[in-house]
Amino acid sequence: MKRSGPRALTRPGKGEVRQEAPPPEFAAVIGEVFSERECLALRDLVDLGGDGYRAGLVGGREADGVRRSTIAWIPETPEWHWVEARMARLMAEAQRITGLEIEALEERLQIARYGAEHRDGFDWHSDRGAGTLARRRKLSVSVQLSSTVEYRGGHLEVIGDGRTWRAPRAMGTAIVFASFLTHRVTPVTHGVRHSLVGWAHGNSVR
Ligand SMILES: O=C(O)CCC(=O)C(=O)O
Ligand SMILES: [Fe+2]
Repeated sequence: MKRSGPRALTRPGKGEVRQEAPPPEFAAVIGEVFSERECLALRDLVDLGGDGYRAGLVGGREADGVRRSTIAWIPETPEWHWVEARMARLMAEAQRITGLEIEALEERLQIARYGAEHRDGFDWHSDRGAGTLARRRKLSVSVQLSSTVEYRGGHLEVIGDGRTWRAPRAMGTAIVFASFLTHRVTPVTHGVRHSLVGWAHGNSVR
């Protein structure tokens, strides 16, 4: 895992080189968490996954307008334990960076697929909610599972420090942020974006 410097150079396309803005307080970028091969294997779960991975959703899609994506759950079988182990390590690092105390990962991990065919995305929201688990969410993580050339739109944006921060897109990069921060995924306009999403939990605010 590589923690990227605050002013890493990226090439967003069309020959333009842009200085990436540093993440706001309570957010961090951790690079190279998953290899390309691992990202592709995770993507297959939602691309090839049967209805068994689509519990609770109508046709694999959520009905409300806030979230438009197809999701799959990481199976809780031994062959997928490496994903949870990697995410636990990542969350431990995120805890050190953000100073937010976490106790455990209490929810299953998800793979999300955002396709241009429905302009999939996820409007502004916070991951903390009133539910038993949702109110214990402390850290949210999104791992970019698609390469930058595979889609347009689909930007993960987080509001913090009084500004809107746009997350880096390199495949295998993790973006970690406090679950109370408002964030969104802008509509995908071309191609498909995949992400691995998870949460770490702990005592309310401490
Ligand atoms: O797909 C992402 O990068 C983030 C999704 C998200 O915000 C969520 O599932 O709560
Ligand atoms: Fe979210």
